[in-house]
Amino acid sequence: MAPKELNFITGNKNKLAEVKVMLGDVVDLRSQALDLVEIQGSIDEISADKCRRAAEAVQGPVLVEDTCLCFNALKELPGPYIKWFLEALGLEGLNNLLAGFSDKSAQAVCTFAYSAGPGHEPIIFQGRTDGKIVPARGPPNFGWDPIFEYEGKTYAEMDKVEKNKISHRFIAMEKLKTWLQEPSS
Ligand SMILES: O=c1nc[nH]c2c1ncn2[C@H]1C[C@H](O)[C@@H](COP(=O)(O)OP(=O)(O)OP(=O)(O)O)O1
Ligand SMILES: [Mg+2]
Repeated sequence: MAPKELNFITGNKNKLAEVKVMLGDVVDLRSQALDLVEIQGSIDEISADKCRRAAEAVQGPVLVEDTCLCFNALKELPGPYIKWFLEALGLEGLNNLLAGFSDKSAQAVCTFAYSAGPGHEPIIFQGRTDGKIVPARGPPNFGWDPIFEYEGKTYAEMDKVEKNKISHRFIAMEKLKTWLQEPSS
């Protein structure tokens, strides 16, 4: 059954801010900042494992989110490892990874995972936005926003309202909200 309250476990303030706005008053949102261990594997495996670890850590129900940036020319890498690639290479370095390819297309993927608590299998909600990787444009406020272009504008060039209408996180959030609002049986 869908919960009335969510405890969103994330170490990322920008994610938390976007999720707060998108959820509105659908449920009460609490949050704890924990830096969870993230395994290697498929996107769904990583998100489910992160969710189980979060539920163990807080001994209760949890929501987690994992974001991937998948370059099509690189067979979807860096994907779930984008955080470490961004930290090591920066925005310019991420562009340079695609220097030898004419295909600059990429997908931003957001995966929410909810668990009712330790021992409860996580439920997954995923959203994808197609875009392309471009030299940085717009304020560098949030991760790789300046290099991900969607229909002529980078995420960083959009205001929050605009980004939140088309983003990978918005699409995943619509699925999560539908589930949260299903009448309980
Ligand atoms: O909409 C976004 N626009 C631009 N950049 C973004 C976005 N969403 C996540 N990001 C960055 C943050 C991190 O460098 C990587 C995802 O890694 P990811 O493990 O999901 O995030 P995180 O470690 O910062 O927070 P958490 O504690 O929830 O795992 O992409
Ligand atoms: Mg993380």
